[in-house]
Amino acid sequence: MASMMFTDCSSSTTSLLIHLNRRSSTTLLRQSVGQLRLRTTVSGRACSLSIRSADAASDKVIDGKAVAKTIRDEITVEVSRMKESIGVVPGLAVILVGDRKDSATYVRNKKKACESVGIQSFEVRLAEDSSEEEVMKSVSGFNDDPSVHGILVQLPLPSHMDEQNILNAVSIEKDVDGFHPLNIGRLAMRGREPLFVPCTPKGCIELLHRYNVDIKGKRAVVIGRSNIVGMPAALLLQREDATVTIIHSRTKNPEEITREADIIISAVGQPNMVRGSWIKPGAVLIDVGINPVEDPDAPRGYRLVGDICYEEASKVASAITPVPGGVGPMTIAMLLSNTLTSAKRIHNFQ
Ligand SMILES: NC(=O)C1=CN([C@@H]2O[C@H](COP(=O)(O)OP(=O)(O)OC[C@H]3O[C@@H](n4cnc5c(N)ncnc54)[C@H](OP(=O)(O)O)[C@@H]3O)[C@@H](O)[C@H]2O)C=CC1
Ligand SMILES: Nc1nc(=O)c2c([nH]1)NC[C@@H]1CN(c3ccc(C(=O)N[C@@H](CCC(=O)O)C(=O)O)cc3)C=[N+]21
Repeated sequence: MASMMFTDCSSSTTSLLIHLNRRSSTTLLRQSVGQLRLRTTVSGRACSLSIRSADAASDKVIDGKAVAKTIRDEITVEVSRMKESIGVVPGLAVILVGDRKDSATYVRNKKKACESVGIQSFEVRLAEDSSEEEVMKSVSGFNDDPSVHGILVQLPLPSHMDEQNILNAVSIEKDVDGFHPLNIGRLAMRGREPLFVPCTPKGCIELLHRYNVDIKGKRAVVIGRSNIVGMPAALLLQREDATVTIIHSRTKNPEEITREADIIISAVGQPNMVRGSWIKPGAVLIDVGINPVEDPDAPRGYRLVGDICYEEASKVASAITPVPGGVGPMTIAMLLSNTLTSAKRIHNFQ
């Protein structure tokens, strides 16, 4: 885990907040109300239970986990149709360098997801102190391997490696992450089509589509401008005819800009940065942020929160993705989808 933060978006909420001794009263409350949200404080000693009617809260949730499952089911059907028709099984290769725990978890989840839809997975693990040449060798091995249709180099790479060099080496036909500069360049140009669109931004737009959110002519704000999320998310929204503004770390008064937005995609990496007061009533919120915050009561000792203060924002927005269970599962579903698309293209299978 890169960093662990203590944070909380202190609530100026209209929902009923009850401060209580956690273990004694949770069960009782769970029995008496439809839906609870449990929020631990920084100290970990007390907690707040925010109680509201199940309908008001759940109506707004953009359920990425459920949509991802639907997409995986669609992919499963296509993978077996392809196997039966032409005897080809799509293959995804992942290269993991170093021993970051979060990266290892993502890679494990990707492998499980591949298995669940019938995609063959390949994996190379290299030590933190490996050389760039060793990574390059793995990349070119997979470039030449006909049973591999997608290659993913897990980021971040160790700092002694040149990320650009390595990403450039991935064959553009197998660039299922969509990080090759030629793919990004095509995404940015009118009238051009990339072979692959980066998975996380693609997953965000897919959620908007599947929840029938109008994008054309709307004001969209993307917070963050990274190569892997913010920048391609802004390009995609623009391709969908939104009017797009990008906020980054040097932007002054970001909250004034977000208050104008009909759609916000946040990819910052700052827990609970976007507060309820930043949001226009009725806006649609897509929270890409995955931030670990310490929680002694969680099984892993931490829990994940987004960039958006869910407690506050869900009261103002018309729809919002949760963390976890929002964009994360969609990223993996889009990776599987890109791998299937790649195998179909390589084998000219419709
Ligand atoms: N759900 C998913 O599938 C995925 C989730 N993530 C998560 O998304 C988040 C962002 O990831 P990533 O794009 O890789 O991160 P980066 O660190 O590469 O980029 C963060 C961006 O946020 C901007 N930023 C940082 N602080 C502020 C601030 N206070 N106000 C406004 N902008 C700010 C930075 O601005 P500047 O450019 O000026 O430095 C930068 O553009 C992380 O939490 C990550 O874990 C990432 C990938 C997939
Ligand atoms: N080459 C490359 N491609 C990536 O797409 C890529 C990467 N490198 N490096 C790291 C980021 C991060 N990322 C996530 C994927 C899934 C979840 C995910 O499934 N999250 C679950 C929670 C998982 C948990 O509980 O730990 C959720 O949000 O519900 C999160 C984050 C892909 N990334």
